[in-house]
Amino acid sequence: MILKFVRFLKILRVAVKYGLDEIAISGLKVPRTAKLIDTLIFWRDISAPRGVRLRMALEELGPIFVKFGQVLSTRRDLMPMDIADELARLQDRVPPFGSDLAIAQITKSLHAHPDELFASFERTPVASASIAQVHFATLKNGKEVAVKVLRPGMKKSIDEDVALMHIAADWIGSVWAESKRLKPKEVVGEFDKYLHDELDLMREAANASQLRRNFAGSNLLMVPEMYWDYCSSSVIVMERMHGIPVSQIDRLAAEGIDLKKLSSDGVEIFFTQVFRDGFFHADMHPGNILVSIAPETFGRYIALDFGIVGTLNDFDKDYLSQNFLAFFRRDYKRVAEAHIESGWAPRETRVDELESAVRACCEPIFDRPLKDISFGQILLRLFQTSRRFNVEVQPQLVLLQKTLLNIEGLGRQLDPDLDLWKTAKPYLERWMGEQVGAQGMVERLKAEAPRFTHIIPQLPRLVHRALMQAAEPHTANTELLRALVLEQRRTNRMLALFAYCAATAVVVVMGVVGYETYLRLYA
Ligand SMILES: Nc1ncnc2c1ncn2[C@@H]1O[C@H](COP(=O)(O)OP(=O)(O)OP(=O)(O)O)[C@@H](O)[C@H]1O
Repeated sequence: MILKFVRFLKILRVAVKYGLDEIAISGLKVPRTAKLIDTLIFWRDISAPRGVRLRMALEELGPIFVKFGQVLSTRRDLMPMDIADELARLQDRVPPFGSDLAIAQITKSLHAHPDELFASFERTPVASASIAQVHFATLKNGKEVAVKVLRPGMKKSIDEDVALMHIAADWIGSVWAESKRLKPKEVVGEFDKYLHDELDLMREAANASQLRRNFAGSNLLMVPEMYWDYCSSSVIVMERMHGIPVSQIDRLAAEGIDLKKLSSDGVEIFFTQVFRDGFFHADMHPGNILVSIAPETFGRYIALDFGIVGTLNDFDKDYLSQNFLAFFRRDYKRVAEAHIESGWAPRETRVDELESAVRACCEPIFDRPLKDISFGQILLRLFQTSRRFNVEVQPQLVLLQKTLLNIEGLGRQLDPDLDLWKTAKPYLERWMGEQVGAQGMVERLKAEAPRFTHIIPQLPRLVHRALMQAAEPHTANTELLRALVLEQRRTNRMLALFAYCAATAVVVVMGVVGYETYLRLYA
């Protein structure tokens, strides 16, 4: 309790030192004399821009707050640009934890000392971050592995710091007018979930395994294999990958990698993850991407660090493809309609008002060649505009927008002439084609077919039961009961009629599908 109080006082002291209270009232005009008095009382220099001060405060408060700032920097739909830019510069600068602690963590989690588990284990970590660090090792069968170990004691300190963040968010939410837009409570809630997800390395291993399965047989992307016998929630062991970090462009070029191809491959991988799988790696910073130069996998991407992934359902994919396609046709009316039809914007929203807001924010983007247009920027502008119309932007789409910006940045670094639209358009059009029209219907019927095999045999029994219920005599004593019985019979008749029609429709549709499949196979 006392420790918590001391921690709270430290947070308060740092907040005052960097003038975070002044950031909170930055919308208001504060007289110069008040500023002078403020400086005299608190004896602080708050002349640096607000973003810089916030960044320095978070750095002083330690790794969990640094992580919080990094997460906040990706919420450009909520944060003012100057603050988001500054927070994006936050870096984990934590010293590695001692190898004795790493060994103790491995021994506790995997019930054996690293010297028993591995043929060799490198005591010095290859990388260290706030949540975990990585050591290289070799399995007894000779396979080279990377061992990711959770920083000991993380859960306790995260729980304590996040509890204080919740208190602060509640307080800010009640005193700060801006908080209605910035939603501090929701932001801290999301961060809490994100950190606790990161604390479970099994989740990361499962994400890696899913991504590896999705790209099995691909000659574009490699994902390390997880060695499940050596995985727990605080230690994971995976295949060690060899490659050059994608940020070392000169080295890649010197090795003879085709940078143009690498650039468009990156975009292709991303759109495949989004539109084919609905499952994407959402932590695509250059430190997590290598490029293989081994002869048999030359030029392939290697993905690492699967702590953050995004998932998209068909609804999200529809939203993205409809909006992007309408955008590139500059059909802002369609963008507005799509938002209202899908229920994203409230029903009562006026199409023309939303249309003109979207036009105002997006038209300037098109004042440049198509190849220079940023998909990430378009989405960001769209989210910012939508917010004004009470559209709740879904976290998975914010994650996607952030990843898109990373992919675009990376792609353009590799190839300044990268035409993102040209690479992405076929994916969007294919998705739309699969959703609408005859092919879409056949695909969906095929997906539903296994369920029909259960439902169809039950139909006669269900129909019979419905009819029997309709025909059963009822002894109703009161008027009310009689009325209820009549109503029930009417419903039963409707149900029976509906069941007959549905059964007929299903049989007809199955016939058509069967006939079409027959034609495809044998015609
Ligand atoms: N399978 C692997 N093969 C080779 N090197 C690896 C592997 N996994 C991790 N590494 C090395 O360890 C570094 C950190 O790994 P990872 O990004 O997974 O850890 P992290 O704690 O999440 O770090 P950060 O938060 O900085 O992204 C990578 O940049 C890479 O150099």
